[in-house]
Amino acid sequence: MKRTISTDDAPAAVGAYSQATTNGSLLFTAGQLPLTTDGELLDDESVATQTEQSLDNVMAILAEEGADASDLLKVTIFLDDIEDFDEMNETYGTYFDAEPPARSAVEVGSVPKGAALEIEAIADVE
Ligand SMILES: C=C(N)C(=O)O
Repeated sequence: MKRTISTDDAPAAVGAYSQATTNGSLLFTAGQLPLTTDGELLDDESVATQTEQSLDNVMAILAEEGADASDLLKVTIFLDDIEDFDEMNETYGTYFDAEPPARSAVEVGSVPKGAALEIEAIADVE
């Protein structure tokens, strides 16, 4: 049965969506913008900082279900500009040791609220 996940440790949704949903062992996060828990968008910060904030939001949602980075199955990164790939990739790599999740990283033209990127993930939380 579907359940929605909600935590104060990740930013509130900026639209009609849940921070995450789960059904059995699979958890699906919404795309995480580089928003702080106070709702501040870090769009003027570096791509590295925006990557950290979006990933920290993903991790906070996982933590709500007692999960962590090792439980991630797939991550999708939507970039405003593919030229930001290397900077994002370097920061992203610091979050994972061995056996990182599958990942796709694509340029999408633009990301909501003028952010440099948005990150969504699927995890096994059983
Ligand atoms: C930011 C989003 N995840 C959205 O608008 O769907």
